[in-house]
Amino acid sequence: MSELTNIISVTLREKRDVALAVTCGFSAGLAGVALLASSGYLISQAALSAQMVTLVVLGACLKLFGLAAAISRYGERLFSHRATFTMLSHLRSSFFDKLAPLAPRVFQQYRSGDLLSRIVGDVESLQNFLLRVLYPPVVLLLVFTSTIFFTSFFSLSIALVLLAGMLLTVFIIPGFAAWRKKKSGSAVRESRAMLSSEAAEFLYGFRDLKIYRQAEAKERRLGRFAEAYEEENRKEALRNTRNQSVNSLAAMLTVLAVLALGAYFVTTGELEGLYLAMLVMISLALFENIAPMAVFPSHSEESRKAAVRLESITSAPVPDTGTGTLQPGQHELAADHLSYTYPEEERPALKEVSLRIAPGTKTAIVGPSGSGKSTLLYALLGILPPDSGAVTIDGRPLGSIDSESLWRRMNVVLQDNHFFYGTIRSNLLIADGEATDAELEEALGRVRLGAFPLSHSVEEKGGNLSGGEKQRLAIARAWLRGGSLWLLDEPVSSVDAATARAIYAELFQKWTDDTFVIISHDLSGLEGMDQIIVMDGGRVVETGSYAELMHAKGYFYGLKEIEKSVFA
Ligand SMILES: Nc1ncnc2c1ncn2[C@@H]1O[C@H](COP(=O)(O)OP(=O)(O)OP(=O)(O)O)[C@@H](O)[C@H]1O
Repeated sequence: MSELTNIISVTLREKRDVALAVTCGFSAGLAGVALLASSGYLISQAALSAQMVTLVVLGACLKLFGLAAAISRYGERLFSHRATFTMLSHLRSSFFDKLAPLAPRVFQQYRSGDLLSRIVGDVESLQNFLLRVLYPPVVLLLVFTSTIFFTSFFSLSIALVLLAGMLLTVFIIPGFAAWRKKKSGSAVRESRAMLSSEAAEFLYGFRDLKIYRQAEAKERRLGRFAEAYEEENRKEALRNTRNQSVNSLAAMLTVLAVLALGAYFVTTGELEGLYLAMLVMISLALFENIAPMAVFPSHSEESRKAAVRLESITSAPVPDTGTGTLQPGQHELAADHLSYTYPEEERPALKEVSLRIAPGTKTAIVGPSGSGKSTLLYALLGILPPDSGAVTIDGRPLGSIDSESLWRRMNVVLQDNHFFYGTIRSNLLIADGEATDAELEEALGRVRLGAFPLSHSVEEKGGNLSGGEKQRLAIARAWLRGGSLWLLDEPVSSVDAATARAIYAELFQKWTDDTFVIISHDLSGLEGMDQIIVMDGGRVVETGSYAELMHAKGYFYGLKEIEKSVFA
């Protein structure tokens, strides 16, 4: 139950609706019992005494109870569903609040389909928590105890039979079924997550699967996951039906026991015959209410699992986020003995990296593929908290600054930029929602994308743009951002050399005072950089200006020589 503590506290935030739902559920259950009780009594009265006044009063009671039952049931549905939907919206927002500081690390730990299945499916399945787990036993307990109390005035033995029936159908049978379900470990959620992960991979990788002729095999695999999911659902439905049958059987046996015992007491004179039909009708009406308990075991276990799966994502320690702000202007960025190893990896991606990027300078970070350049950039951005060492900005630890404030000063282009389904305009406006069309067009022109109208449609992930166009659109987005610290990871690697040079020229001419950190494979055109940091195997192996590095004839010089011989 401890896994559900958070869900219970979120649910109980809607105290008023939950209390109203329970009250209405209670009065609907009671009115239903009273309706059948008075009809049973009416039948007996009609058969045994047939006094006109009594019959008229009972007839009126029937109408009254019928109306009360219908209104209360409506109120119960209204308030319980309203509480559920509000609870779901609280749950989603509190989940996203917890998830946001964990990104992007969380994306490395979970497959996207699995994450989606948790965010959508597990949150969605918790809608049953209030409706089918928390609230039915409470309402049933209230209806049963009140009715048993009423029955005890006519026959204590019959009241005890009803009590035994209640214990059996509300607690013992559903509790046992829930315990068995927990032990057997049904896997509906897990199989849904697997199916979702496989489907996401199939869709994302469809083109490559086709090229490598693996689409059919992957499709068959997807089919197997779909079948497994279906099978789990089928088993679940079977279990629910079985629970329902066992519970209904116990209820019917209780009603029969009430009838038999009542009839016996009538013969012994312990019970007036006038009340027999009423007591039987009461027990029938009472046990009609237990239907929701058939699905209690599956929903209680599924809610518990959903809560555990959600909790497993958000229980990771949240990196400290500072509250400090960063004022506009130029900033000095520095790293001091940074080391970082990706989760589940043995080899460190960064080893004791130290560097200093002076305000208003241009720095290039170069090195062979896999040498740790992008990882260093993530650390400088504060996305990856280093295992040891520190990143500082103007001498202040990055962690002490509010990330929103930090990123407002940064214009970032990563290797893998996301483009949203929409238009060029909507994709540019995420950088500056206030920008006018003229400003957007200017940014497009600077990155040599002037031929694209702002209304040009952009498919999901920029599917209808070339690699170079996507990179240029990302630079245009950074252009509009208005920060003074540019962090660019291979921003023009897919752009032809002439256009790439023209874009760099635009950037350096327009933003002369800004600080640039550019990761590049391309060793040409670095003469104008103030500093070149050379990385290899996660370490900084050389630092200096172009002239200094060429003069030192070290690692960088070696790379230039290789480049020369390759293109010679
Ligand atoms: N998400 C990740 N999980 C585990 N290991 C990773 C992850 N991302 C990168 N690595 C590893 O960390 C090392 C450094 O990677 P990084 O992307 O920083 O190199 P890079 O110099 O930017 O490479 P490239 O020039 O090819 O982009 C590599 O060995 C890589 O395999």
